Amino acid sequence: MQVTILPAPVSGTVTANPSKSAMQRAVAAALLAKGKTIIRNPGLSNDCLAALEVAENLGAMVKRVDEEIHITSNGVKPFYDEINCGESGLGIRMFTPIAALAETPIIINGHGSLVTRPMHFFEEVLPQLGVEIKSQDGKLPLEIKGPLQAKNITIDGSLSSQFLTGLLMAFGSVADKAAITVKDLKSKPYIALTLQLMELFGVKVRNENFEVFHFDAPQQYKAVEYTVEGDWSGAAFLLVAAAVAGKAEVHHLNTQSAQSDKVIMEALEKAGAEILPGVYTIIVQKNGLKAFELDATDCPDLFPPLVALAANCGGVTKIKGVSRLAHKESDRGITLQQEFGKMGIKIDLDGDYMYVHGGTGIKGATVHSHNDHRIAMACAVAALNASGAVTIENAEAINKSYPEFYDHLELLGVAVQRVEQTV
Ligand SMILES: O=C(O)C1=C[C@@H](OP(=O)(O)O)[C@@H](O)[C@H](O)C1
Ligand SMILES: C=C(OP(=O)(O)O)C(=O)O
Repeated sequence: MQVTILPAPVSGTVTANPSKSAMQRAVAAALLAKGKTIIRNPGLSNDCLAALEVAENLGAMVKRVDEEIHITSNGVKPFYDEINCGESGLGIRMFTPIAALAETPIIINGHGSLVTRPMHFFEEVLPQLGVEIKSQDGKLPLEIKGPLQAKNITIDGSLSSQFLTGLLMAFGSVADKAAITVKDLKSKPYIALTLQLMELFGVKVRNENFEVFHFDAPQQYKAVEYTVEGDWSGAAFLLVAAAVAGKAEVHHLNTQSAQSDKVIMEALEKAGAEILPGVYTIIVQKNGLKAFELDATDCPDLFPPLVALAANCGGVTKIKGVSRLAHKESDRGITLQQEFGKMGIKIDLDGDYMYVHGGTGIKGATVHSHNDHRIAMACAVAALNASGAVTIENAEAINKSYPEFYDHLELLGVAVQRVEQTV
């Protein structure tokens, strides 16, 4: 699909989409629990749908009942010998150790951007836990054969926190007494979210400074009723849209959430946007914006909305953590540089830093998402202040995390023209 956004002021009220990070974790915990879990405000993005299908194939019964998802499970008991995690990095890295709890051999696959993302971590770690594993040179598909045994283990957390999320969730089911020691953990708040979710489902982990995670006694996941919180990662685009082009009120955002991407508030404040935070509602209004500095190492998904913000800020914005972007849905440092370059915004990449030269004027252009949802959304937000229309190719990439995104822009008064393309 091609989407064209016409420059426009924004104004209105939107309810944040459900967090895919929270939803996917809840689906995994529901699979590991015995009984019926009820998920309210469920996410239905492609990553969430993939998680639901994986849970089904690993033995859970998944039903959509009105606005809820009901997951009935008796633990991991695979129906099939293959699961497909779609394009979800979290999905594959979380469900692989969980699938390895079964004794039967399982093939783990995905598609699109996921087939090029690194999985060599599993080959280093899973054999130490009694799991046989084969990959294609550190990439998909993975062939595994458990059962995984929870043992004391030391892992490297520098590439992604998602592998640790998977190990923590799986250990929660089978650990008697064991500890996971992590070196150089990145994206720490995502682990806080994992631990929070596990505790809600009845499994406690003793966290020693995000360096050692202790399981002190056997525990069992319990089926619960759970409401998915609003997504700071998706809402960041709406809040930036308001800061650069008008005013918006976004509901269902918890400022006390464990989600890393609530750091967008700090960036907006530094840039000079007018902010009225409530407990579950954020109002942001346009103001004179200036360049800012931010360390986004632990909230890597914020780079795209931060760049859309920085493009509108007078001066050079400096953002740390760009080396964390190489293995996302696209190599995001480079794709942001290329696509914002087409709109006349210069971005320099230097080691772990990104420099965005803002306030120089955004030009109308045709850009490409690189099949990366956050690149499509960042370009759409940049379009609001462009000198002419911005056309986004492969704009349907947003479905990975935020299928409601263009509808939400329309709710804020933006004209969005959609053209379906046949290939
Ligand atoms: O656990 C999660 O829900 C996620 C963790 C982050 O990945 P890394 O840990 O690889 O930074 C983030 O980029 C991803 O979109 C979602
Ligand atoms: C990187 C992302 O997700 P994942 O790693 O789960 O595919 C993202 O949502 O931006």
